[in-house]
Amino acid sequence: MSQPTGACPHAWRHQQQHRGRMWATSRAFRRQLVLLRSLLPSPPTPPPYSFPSVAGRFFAPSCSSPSSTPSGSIRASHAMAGSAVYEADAEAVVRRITPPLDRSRHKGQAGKIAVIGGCREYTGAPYFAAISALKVGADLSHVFCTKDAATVIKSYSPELIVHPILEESYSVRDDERASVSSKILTEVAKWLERFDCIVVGPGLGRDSFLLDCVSNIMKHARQANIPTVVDGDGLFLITNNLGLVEGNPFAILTPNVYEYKRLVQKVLNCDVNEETAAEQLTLLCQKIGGVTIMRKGKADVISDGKTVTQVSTFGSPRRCGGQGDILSGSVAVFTSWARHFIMSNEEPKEKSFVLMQCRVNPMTLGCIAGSLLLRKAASLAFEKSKRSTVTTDIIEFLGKSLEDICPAEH
Ligand SMILES: NC(=O)C1=CN([C@@H]2O[C@H](COP(=O)(O)OP(=O)(O)OC[C@H]3O[C@@H](n4cnc5c(N)ncnc54)[C@H](O)[C@@H]3O)[C@@H](O)[C@H]2O)[C@@H](O)CC1
Ligand SMILES: Nc1ncnc2c1ncn2[C@@H]1O[C@H](COP(=O)(O)OP(=O)(O)OP(=O)(O)O)[C@@H](O)[C@H]1O
Ligand SMILES: [Mg+2]
Repeated sequence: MSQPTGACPHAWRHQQQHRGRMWATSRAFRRQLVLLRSLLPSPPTPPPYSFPSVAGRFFAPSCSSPSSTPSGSIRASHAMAGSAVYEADAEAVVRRITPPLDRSRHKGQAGKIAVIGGCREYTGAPYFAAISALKVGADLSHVFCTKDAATVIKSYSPELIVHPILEESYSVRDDERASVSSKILTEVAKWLERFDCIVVGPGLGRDSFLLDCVSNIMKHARQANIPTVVDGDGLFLITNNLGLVEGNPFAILTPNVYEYKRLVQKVLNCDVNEETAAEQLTLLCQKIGGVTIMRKGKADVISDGKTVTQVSTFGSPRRCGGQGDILSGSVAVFTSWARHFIMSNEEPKEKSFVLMQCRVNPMTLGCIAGSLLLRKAASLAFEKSKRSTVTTDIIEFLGKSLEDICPAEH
């Protein structure tokens, strides 16, 4: 195609890319995509993912359907801003990784999640994340928060196990800090290795002493290879201390628009560039050292530094606070399910290879599934409550959304 004359070549390219993005997100494009999918025998580009064969006891795909073939889970949809972005077949991912409700299973096997967050200011965020984990299907959901927040969070729900063990500066004398800090770590460490995934940050606050204690908890979780979703104030913490997640393949960062901007500025030393969005996200993951990042927004765009996938199913036009918290709790559950799914289907000697070399890692699968479920629940909640839709309404629809995709059946 020839280039128009008289204009700056870059301006022309940007205009084309802008049009491309508008087109890629339009209804007409999606309709054509569905049509193309039904016509094409296989995706135009081989999907960068393959599931291992199913031999797992607890994580066999009870809910698989014809559309959930291993190779059909992620498909090239369009090129965004110069780098290939794959639109995830998120429903197929959810079906594949959601464990069956097997009668022989015991408490804990569907997931034990912990949220580290909750302080004087914020009690809603850790509650939203932790209760969402339960509503998606985890068996146990813990919250580690400050003493002030604990009673409040307990009063929201008797389902949550709440540990009032974090401290803020105002409640600790200077000469007590070292001993209090080590007591907190000892207390959390007793529990940590039981968890399949932890979420650090919803409603954590930004108190320096508290953040120091949480840094120690993160280091401990990392040594134990526990997948860690970093959200909210957890992102504030790691943006100022990248060493906490650098080189950790089990770290999942879920920044919103502002958190992403701060991360890009800190790590790449530049501003967010929408023209090269996918490349920038990939580079960001690589610079931090192989973490998985889900950039939240109109589409949730996910990268592990190798592939870029997105979920753009429409959710709701309401942007009430707390939806990111639902997402972090959901991602934690799906990540632990994806990890078990992959691990239970391989020979023990190959487990680490499969986990680390799988071209779309379990963390990415967890992000894809969590994003879809939140969006579906938000859509159903909005249908019912319209402008008055709040986060609690969305949480109430998590169960139905999962049921619609993956029925519990028996
Ligand atoms: N009910 C609750 O308890 C809730 C607590 N939350 C917690 O609140 C804490 C703070 O999270 P926030 O997402 O509010 O984070 P920030 O404190 O970074 O942002 C606060 C708000 O300021 C604005 N802002 C921030 N940076 C900006 C910029 N560069 N340009 C323009 N506007 C900007 C945005 O509107 C943003 O939502 C986190 O711990 C989070 O988990 C939220 O999850 C919402 C719900
Ligand atoms: N412009 C948008 N259009 C459609 N969906 C969006 C848009 N922005 C965000 N979302 C959806 O809302 C979810 C939460 O994203 P959001 O940016 O609100 O997170 P957050 O600011 O961290 O939320 P929280 O208030 O819980 O901290 C995302 O997963 C995304 O699916
Ligand atoms: Mg948030």
